[in-house]
Amino acid sequence: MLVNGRWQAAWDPYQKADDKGNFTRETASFRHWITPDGSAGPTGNKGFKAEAGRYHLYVAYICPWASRVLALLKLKQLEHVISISVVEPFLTDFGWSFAGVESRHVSGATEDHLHQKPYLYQLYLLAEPMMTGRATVPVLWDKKQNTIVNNESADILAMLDHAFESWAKKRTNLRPIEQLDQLNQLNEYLYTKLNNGVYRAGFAQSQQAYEAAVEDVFDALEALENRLSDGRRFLLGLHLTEADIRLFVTLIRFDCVYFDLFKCNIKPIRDYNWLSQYLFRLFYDLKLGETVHFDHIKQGYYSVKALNPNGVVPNGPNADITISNQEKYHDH
Ligand SMILES: N[C@@H](CCC(=O)N[C@@H](CS)C(=O)NCC(=O)O)C(=O)O
Repeated sequence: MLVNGRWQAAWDPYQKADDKGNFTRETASFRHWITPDGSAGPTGNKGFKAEAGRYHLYVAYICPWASRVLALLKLKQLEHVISISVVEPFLTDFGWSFAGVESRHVSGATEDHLHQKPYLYQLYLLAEPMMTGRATVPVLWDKKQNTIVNNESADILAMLDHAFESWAKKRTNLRPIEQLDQLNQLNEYLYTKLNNGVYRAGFAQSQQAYEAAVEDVFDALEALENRLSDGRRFLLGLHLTEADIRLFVTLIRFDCVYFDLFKCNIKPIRDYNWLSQYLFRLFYDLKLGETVHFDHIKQGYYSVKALNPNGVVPNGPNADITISNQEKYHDH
């Protein structure tokens, strides 16, 4: 991580733990908003007007938080408006790196298209030379002011749902006003129990912390399976909302990494009937599968030394698990 503008070599790739061994995620540091007219959003400064071609997104395909932003761009068909650079899936001694810097390369990772920097943290320093904090993905970059707009995916999801409406080739309303309270509650629940729950299980530093986390994860999966068992297409009913994107990025990583590596091994998603159907619906019908790169996901997670010191990546389960199961999928 960065401390007063300097990269610390001895940094902890699994963020922090509290005194009971619970994994704790750090908060993001850039919180400006892109708005249709450039006025200020709920946090940060004004001056970030929605314009085609002005903004750039730095992502990692391994990362669920960055992937939810990619999912949103896909759903709204906004890929022609915001350009993208993709880091390699491995965290190096200098954090995230771009293609061509380290000896390992996974197809799909790119160079830094804007500044040709080798490491992501160097972009943070361009934006804030004395920065203290973690150099995380996603990063939403403004080419005009040459700075970071925002590095919190929850903010980026909310702002991109509305700011670029005139360019979106597909209209979606992922945060419907009439369901906003319900949606915010569900988002919070998904984050605590599942999106971050799997990380709390995987990076727990005590048996007690692990058991509490894994119980949360499987309570949530059972509750969601139950919710979907009335035949609804999406979590809040007939229409897709932001909550579906948030659930998707965790479900799609579950059987291929969280089950084994994060020790969330009570039951795989493929054994949940309704959740599997739901996952296929998002993966195929809504084409979110086009944002999923199993090779980045597997190679990236299994390269985390704290969890897998020798770096061996298991062959199974099939990376194309969703594809090989497609014949089971009948949408009603
Ligand atoms: N609050 C952030 C969290 C992002 C995050 O934790 N990203 C991870 C990758 S999945 C990261 O970049 N970790 C590097 C680090 O913590 O140094 C968001 O949701 O945007």
